[in-house]
Amino acid sequence: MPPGGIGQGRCVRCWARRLSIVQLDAGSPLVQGPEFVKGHGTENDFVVLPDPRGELKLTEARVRALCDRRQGLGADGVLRVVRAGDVSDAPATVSEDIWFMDYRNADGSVAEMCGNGVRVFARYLVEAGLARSGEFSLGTRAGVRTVITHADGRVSVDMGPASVLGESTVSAGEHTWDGIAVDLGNPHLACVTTAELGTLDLSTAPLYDTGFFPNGVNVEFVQRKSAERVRMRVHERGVGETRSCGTGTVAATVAALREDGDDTGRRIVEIPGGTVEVEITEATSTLTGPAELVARGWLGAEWWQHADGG
Ligand SMILES: N[C@@H](CCC[C@H](N)C(=O)O)C(=O)O
Repeated sequence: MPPGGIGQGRCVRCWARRLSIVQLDAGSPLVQGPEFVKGHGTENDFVVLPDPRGELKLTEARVRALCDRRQGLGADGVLRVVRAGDVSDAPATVSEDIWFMDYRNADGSVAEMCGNGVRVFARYLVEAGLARSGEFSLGTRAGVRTVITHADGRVSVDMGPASVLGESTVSAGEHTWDGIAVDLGNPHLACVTTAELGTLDLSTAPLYDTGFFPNGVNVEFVQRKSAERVRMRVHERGVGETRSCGTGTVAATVAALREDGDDTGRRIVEIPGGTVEVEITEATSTLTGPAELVARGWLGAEWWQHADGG
């Protein structure tokens, strides 16, 4: 409210105009720090951090602070947009000048791949003018991924071969499920079940075989809905239950196809956050689904500094 109050001789529009030229003190929370974009793919949500010169110090503490849904922006993960040459653990197969998705889980851990993240990342590259819509490639820790952006906002990702590593089990509460271990750059255990998915308690991580999955695992629970459709819920490594997991939907499709006696085919996968399409061929797997950018802004410079414990 302007001094004197509305309707007491002050013009509200003049006051608003004055606000926009306010000089900010150095310690003000509104002093601009790094730019961010917020986006999601089937409600698996991400903070996108553009870092074209490879200057951002993205520590575990900063990732956790950004993803905090009460004190930060809130997200399942962070996607730093950086040239592969500026990422010390980028695979040698990714050329240095390519845009690289530096993905981090909400708990600050690094993961090799994120299927929903790649779609959001691709959409960001196009909207920011860093890539032309249509087909292009980008880098991930699982290697180069080719994407196609569609006019309706969906993005298709060539996810590479979905490699079946064997079988394992997982348990939650009294129940134990058999599952198929699938590698999509990151590890998955996809368990087909007839149990009503809504009754599963995924508030804590299911117990898995740490000998089989020494680096942790993403666990999918998959229910056949029809010949073409499955439902899935997921507990993600480094995050908890999420509304969707792109790599998880590919693993779920592999498991569902096997249940029907097939190694290849297509499935529509319904997750709590929406619907995606997955195709498995002998050579590769393809994930198609929506990617939305919802906001752009700047982190407070001081908040960013404190988020690193500074
Ligand atoms: N939500 C992602 C997977 C993100 C990484 C995963 N939590 C892991 O640690 O492997 C997806 O859409 O694939």
